[in-house]
Amino acid sequence: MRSLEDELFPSTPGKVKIERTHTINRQFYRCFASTSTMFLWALFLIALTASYLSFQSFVDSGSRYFSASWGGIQWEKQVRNSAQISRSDDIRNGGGKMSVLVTGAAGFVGSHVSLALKKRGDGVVGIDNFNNYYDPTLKKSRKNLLSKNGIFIVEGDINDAKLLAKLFDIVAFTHVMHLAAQAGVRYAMENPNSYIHSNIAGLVTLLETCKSANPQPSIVWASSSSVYGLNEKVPFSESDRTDQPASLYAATKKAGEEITHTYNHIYGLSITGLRFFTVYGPWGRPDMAYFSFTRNILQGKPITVYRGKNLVDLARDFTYIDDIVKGCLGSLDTSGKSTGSGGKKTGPAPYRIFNLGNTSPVTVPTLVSILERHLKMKAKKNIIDMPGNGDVPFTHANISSATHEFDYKPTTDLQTGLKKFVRWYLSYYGYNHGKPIN
Ligand SMILES: O=C(O)[C@H]1O[C@H](OP(=O)(O)OP(=O)(O)OC[C@H]2O[C@@H](n3ccc(=O)[nH]c3=O)[C@H](O)[C@@H]2O)[C@H](O)[C@@H](O)[C@H]1O
Repeated sequence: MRSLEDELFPSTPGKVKIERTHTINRQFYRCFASTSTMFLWALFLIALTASYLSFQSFVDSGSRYFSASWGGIQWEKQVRNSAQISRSDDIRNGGGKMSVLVTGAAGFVGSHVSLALKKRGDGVVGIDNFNNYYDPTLKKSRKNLLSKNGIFIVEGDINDAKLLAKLFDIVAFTHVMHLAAQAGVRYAMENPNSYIHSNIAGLVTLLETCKSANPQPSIVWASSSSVYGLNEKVPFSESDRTDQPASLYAATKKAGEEITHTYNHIYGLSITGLRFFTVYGPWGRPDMAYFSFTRNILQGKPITVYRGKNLVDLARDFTYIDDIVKGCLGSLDTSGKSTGSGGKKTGPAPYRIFNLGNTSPVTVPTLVSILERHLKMKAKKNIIDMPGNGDVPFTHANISSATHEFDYKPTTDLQTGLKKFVRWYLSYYGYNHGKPIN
């Protein structure tokens, strides 16, 4: 009988005696030395490496976007409890009560809107991917605050279609407040794809879920004042041109307006887009000028103040968070119903766009001097020409549409709003901006 050794290394006639005297090691050496066997081994190793690398990249991209775990009886219970409506006196929206899915609920605007909805008795479930565009500790703190108020935030990405479908399986959301986005005008030059991922792909995934939901929810979402781009006509009205974006951020928000229009047109989704004007306030975004200026002034570090063409100061229609929250709730309350069923439109549904601004632009140097007054410290200013990185020279909102539609009236000026912000900042970070102190 032929041994395994024979099967693997068949002897050549005439060489039998010599070969049989070799040790096993020697025979292995011969095997590897043979060109064709080496080729096969090389192929095998390449295939092994390639499959390992593709598995790693799958795990990486999966964990980057869908890192959080979700599901299970306990998790579903938390979602259901959070969506519970606790008020009974509702006469808005045709007498309907709201259970709202808030995307980006651990974000600045998302956390404030979620709390306001919960406070008046609406059901709220949040979703947020807790990415590290800015310090995720701040997002976790906002999450804790919401949790203390009975709001559950699901950790997940709006690109995760299965997760969104699951949430709609558990709760028949009447409304979606879509605030998850890649924000920031200048960061778009550093990481353009994150804008496509969240503001385009994520938006479409969410709309696909909403159009298939039964009943379809009404959607209110965050567009941006940046869609007015290089417009020079002021104040900016919703009917003004928006085809000259100055940044990729602005371009993705403008694309969002077009994309939502098609979902309204084809599937009968009720859609309201809100063009927010430089929102600021407590629990704000550390990447924004008023926030980073405060941090630097307190730490004795210089701040960079951009200046426009011909030495003209840049100006923004800074809008206080409470006024934005009122605009969001007003939009939800007047959104009207979606008309689609089983993914098909049964009649026309509302499609609206509103500016939510303060209507009184303030220059950036004035912003700095207000902060100096509240902080009782002088800023070390480094004034430079505005780099060509997506910024626009000024913004100014005309809000007559929102005022007409849901009585939108901003009431907080920059002086008052920044005072509240500074008070919050000092209570949260203390004077040195180390770790949060609460
Ligand atoms: O309304 C919007 O749609 C956008 O508002 C916000 O963008 P902006 O209005 O650009 O706010 P922000 O960065 O605070 O800069 C304020 C001013 O400070 C100037 N600025 C900024 C940084 C700096 O270091 N120096 C400086 O002078 C700067 O040139 C500017 O003049 C949101 O971030 C954005 O996500 C989007 O929502």
